[in-house]
Amino acid sequence: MPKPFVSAIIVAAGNGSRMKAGVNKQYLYLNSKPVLAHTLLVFEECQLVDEVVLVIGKQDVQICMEEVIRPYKIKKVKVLVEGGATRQESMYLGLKKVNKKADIVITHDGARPLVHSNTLIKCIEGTLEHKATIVAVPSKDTIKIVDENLTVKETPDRTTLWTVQTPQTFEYNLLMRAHEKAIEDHFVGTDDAMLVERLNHTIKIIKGHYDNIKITTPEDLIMAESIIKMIQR
Ligand SMILES: Nc1ccn([C@@H]2O[C@H](COP(=O)(O)OP(=O)(O)OP(=O)(O)O)[C@@H](O)[C@H]2O)c(=O)n1
Ligand SMILES: C[C@](O)(CO)[C@H](O)COP(=O)(O)O
Repeated sequence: MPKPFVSAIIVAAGNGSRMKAGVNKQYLYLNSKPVLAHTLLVFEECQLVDEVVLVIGKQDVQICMEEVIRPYKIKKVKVLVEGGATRQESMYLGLKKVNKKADIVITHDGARPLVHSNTLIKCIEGTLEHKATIVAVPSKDTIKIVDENLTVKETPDRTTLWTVQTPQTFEYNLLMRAHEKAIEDHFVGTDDAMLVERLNHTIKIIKGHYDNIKITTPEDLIMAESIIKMIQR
């Protein structure tokens, strides 16, 4: 079988409102390198990824070019796309711009800079077999379902609960269909898999790593710095 053409879509067009940094969190420095540079370098170095479609805020084109793409000699970013109002919309705008040859798309948050390169490989290989794979880790915490008054309603069996991350990897046609159906139904989800689930398609979990954290609030940057130090030791 010929090698599939793999397009990565990295979304980095959010407001980072929970970070309260005054600058998009993807351009904050983590171990002397912008968060987004860490993320892009993992994809740059993965031989199975053919191109990266990078979705960014309109106001961030200059900072992205000057602080990330040029200094870190990122070559795989073939298209820069202006993001939308939600993560889902940003992803769809990116999806529309992937290379026509794309067989598989691998979606990722720009704000997850510590993704492991072996995770990308496992996702891509898993998608050849299952058409849809997502990275997740077993929940370490007991999770409660609560009502609007913060009264506990139910405690689901923890062995069935997994915390979902990115990357998430799909056959191109499947993900495109899932996004189009979500638009048609005015459905907005918090990850791509939710849209594919609505097509009743099976999604296979790839067990990931707890340290693939999303930089969301200020303490995440401190945690990420510590994780990098631990890895380098
Ligand atoms: N309209 C949006 C919203 C989010 N994202 C991206 O989706 C990823 C996950 O989103 P999240 O961490 O929630 O980022 P923000 O939306 O920026 O954060 P917040 O909710 O705190 O504003 C991030 O890499 C973010 O840049 C995007 O490209 N476009
Ligand atoms: C897709 C995601 O990374 C899964 O954990 C996450 O849902 C995106 O972040 P958001 O904070 O919900 O936008």
